[in-house]
Amino acid sequence: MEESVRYRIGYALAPKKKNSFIQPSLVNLSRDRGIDLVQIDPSIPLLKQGPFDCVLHKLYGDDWKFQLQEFAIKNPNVPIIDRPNAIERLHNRISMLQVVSELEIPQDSDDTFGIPSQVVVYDSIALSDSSAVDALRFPVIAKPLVADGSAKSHKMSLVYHRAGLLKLKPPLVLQEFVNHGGVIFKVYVVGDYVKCVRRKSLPDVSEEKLESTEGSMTFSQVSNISTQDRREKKYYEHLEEAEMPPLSFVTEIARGLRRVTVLHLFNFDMIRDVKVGNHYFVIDINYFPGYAKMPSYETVLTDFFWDIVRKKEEQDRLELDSEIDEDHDDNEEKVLSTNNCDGGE
Ligand SMILES: O=P(O)(O)O[C@@H]1[C@@H](OP(=O)(O)O)[C@H](OP(=O)(O)O)[C@H](O)[C@H](OP(=O)(O)O)[C@H]1OP(=O)(O)O
Ligand SMILES: Nc1ncnc2c1ncn2[C@@H]1O[C@H](COP(=O)(O)OP(=O)(O)O)[C@@H](O)[C@H]1O
Ligand SMILES: [Mg+2]
Ligand SMILES: [Mg+2]
Repeated sequence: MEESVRYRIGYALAPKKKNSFIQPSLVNLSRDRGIDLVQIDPSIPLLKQGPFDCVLHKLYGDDWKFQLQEFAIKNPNVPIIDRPNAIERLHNRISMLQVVSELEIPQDSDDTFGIPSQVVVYDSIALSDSSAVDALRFPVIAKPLVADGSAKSHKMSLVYHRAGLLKLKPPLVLQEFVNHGGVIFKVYVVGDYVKCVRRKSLPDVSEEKLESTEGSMTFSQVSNISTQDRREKKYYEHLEEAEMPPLSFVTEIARGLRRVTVLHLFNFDMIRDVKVGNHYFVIDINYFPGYAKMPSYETVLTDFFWDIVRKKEEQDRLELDSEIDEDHDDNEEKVLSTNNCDGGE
């Protein structure tokens, strides 16, 4: 009996990411579809591992980047999900949100989007310099400029007044806090697939609260609350009351971001301005987020893997066909030139 074709997807992930993403349910479903998920050891040259039909990764550093480059030169048809240069654009909170302004989406529907007003601050002198900060309305969120996945890069402060800025450590981005009803929309993108979910966020800041509060409040990864908290009835009620943004609107932004970033795997955080009601702000874009928290992640990811490996197979076949055609043309040319010689005077 003929053996069915099997595909190999190599993955290079940090231990925490491997534990959350490479669940038996995903491995088994992919295996049933003919796709084997194979762990890559980053301490061994990538070229010595494989063969792979695709390389999936969320690792950083020059050594890893170099390994990917070498691999890509030798295996130009093997998709690398995703290209390090494309991912790096998300590692700086300014270049990350610049992609939103590069979107060419006509804003003529009922719902509109943009990014909050923000300024980048590189040193402590600029923090006390009024001109840099004057353009902003308080409260503001101070976010580390670098968004490289470290715990430090998620540590933020909600700053109520100018005085609260003085103890901050640049480089950072000061971004206007937008009241959004305490609900954030996380939009997961997996190739062409788009899924929007609601998550808990920071509560609104009233005028009274702003007037009566001094200094700042630090926080980290508010939307990543524990399962225990999720079971709390109050939390669910609050979340489920929030109206979802229209799927067509969210999908259009997702497709646009995919085109501009050239990324396949990311999510973005969106909040809705409570004052306006139909204006949204994109506040964060994350590479290869926690997909295991997305409903039916196994099916979505397996379908994505399948599309990738089948596209590669198609590409390999086209190249083989054109090589055969070229050989055929070469042979015909040789026959012709031999005939010409034979037919010479
Ligand atoms: O760990 P998880 O599953 O909560 O996923 C994190 C994401 O949570 P989310 O899926 O958006 O709820 C998380 O998203 P947020 O920063 O919470 O918006 C990041 O994508 C995080 O990656 P990194 O630390 O920025 O490199 C993600 O962390 P890693 O899993 O990549 O370490
Ligand atoms: N401009 C903003 N207005 C209101 N809330 C915000 C704003 N920016 C961030 N937040 C809140 O802070 C959280 C963390 O900010 P985010 O930029 O998403 O950083 P991270 O990369 O750590 O997820 C968001 O999930 C949201 O709850
Ligand atoms: Mg976020
Ligand atoms: Mg983030």
